[in-house]
Amino acid sequence: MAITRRKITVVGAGFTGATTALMLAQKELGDVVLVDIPQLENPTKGKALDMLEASPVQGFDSKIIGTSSYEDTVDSDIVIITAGIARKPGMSRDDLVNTNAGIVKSVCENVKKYAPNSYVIILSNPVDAMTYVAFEALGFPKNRVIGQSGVLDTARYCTFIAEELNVSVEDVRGFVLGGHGDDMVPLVRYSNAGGIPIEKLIPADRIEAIVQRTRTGGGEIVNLLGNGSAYYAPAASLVQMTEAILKDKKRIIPVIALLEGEYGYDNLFMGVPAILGGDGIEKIFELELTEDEKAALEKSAESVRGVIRIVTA
Ligand SMILES: NC(=O)C1=CN([C@@H]2O[C@H](COP(=O)(O)OP(=O)(O)OC[C@H]3O[C@@H](n4cnc5c(N)ncnc54)[C@H](O)[C@@H]3O)[C@@H](O)[C@H]2O)C=CC1
Ligand SMILES: O=C([O-])CC(=O)C(=O)O
Repeated sequence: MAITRRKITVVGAGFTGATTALMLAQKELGDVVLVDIPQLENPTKGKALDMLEASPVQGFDSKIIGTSSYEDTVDSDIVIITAGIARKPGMSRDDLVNTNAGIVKSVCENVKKYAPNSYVIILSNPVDAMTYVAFEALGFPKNRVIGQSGVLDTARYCTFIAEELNVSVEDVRGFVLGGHGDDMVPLVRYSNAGGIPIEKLIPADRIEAIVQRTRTGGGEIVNLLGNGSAYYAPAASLVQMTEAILKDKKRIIPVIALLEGEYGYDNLFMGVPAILGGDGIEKIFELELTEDEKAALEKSAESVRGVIRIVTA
């Protein structure tokens, strides 16, 4: 049988969705179907056509179509959900919960119908709770329902560490644990530059400033943009996750996963380091935490629980 191209659906053709679609195509990870609501069908088609017309210049052969019909998404290998409203200055991600829960649920009903074997990556905020909503609506196994927060939060954290040390971002490693809110937990003890623990390279007060800036990194961009939230780094994060699955790369990256006992949490979606490969979330790593780290994680978990309580009320 002939080998066919992978099919990637991106739901929501706004800032994050459109940027993701272009980046996916530029990397030739598959053909891309960009979906938005019927009222925005023409602009969605227009964005997709504009991207496609960049392909001869940039030399990529992925197809990109825009649509409002889920029939076009049939049998997608990956579905990325960016549909929903974004926050503006003065709002928290949690303020989006009621509107976006309804949107994510309705999107997932279509995903379940048209792409029942897909791996689904959720971006819509508040993303830990939206991953829970998607999991409930899809009825897919837990390895196929994956939220994006940790790649982005870790990217911000590593950007700030590399800037502080004036070294290549390629040599900085670390990760962020917990929910995608202002009490997320950048794990300083597990962060290094060129293998050297950052605690040996950066004074404690500067590390604390980097941790705080990471926690409020989304808000920093929201305040600068004035009318929406970040999209370049979020799109890059979604592309890394998609690539890890489609190429079975077995990357170790933080993802929002259903916890069933890990870190002492049950029935909770939250960011944890995991292997992301051809079968989605293939393994969650459970690390030893200090009492302080445990307390910080519990604070973050309690925030996520609070938002999940709203969607389950
Ligand atoms: N988890 C994360 O790390 C991040 C999450 N986000 C979240 O991603 C979401 C999207 O952000 P942006 O793209 O900047 O917003 P945006 O407003 O530019 O785009 C959202 C798009 O979703 C569409 N949409 C709404 N309802 C829909 C439905 N039922 N079906 C299909 N499309 C629908 C809208 O028409 C719009 O085009 C927001 O909730 C934002 O908070 C954004 C960045 C990072
Ligand atoms: O801050 C927001 O609202 C969007 C987001 O999740 C991020 O950029 O981290």
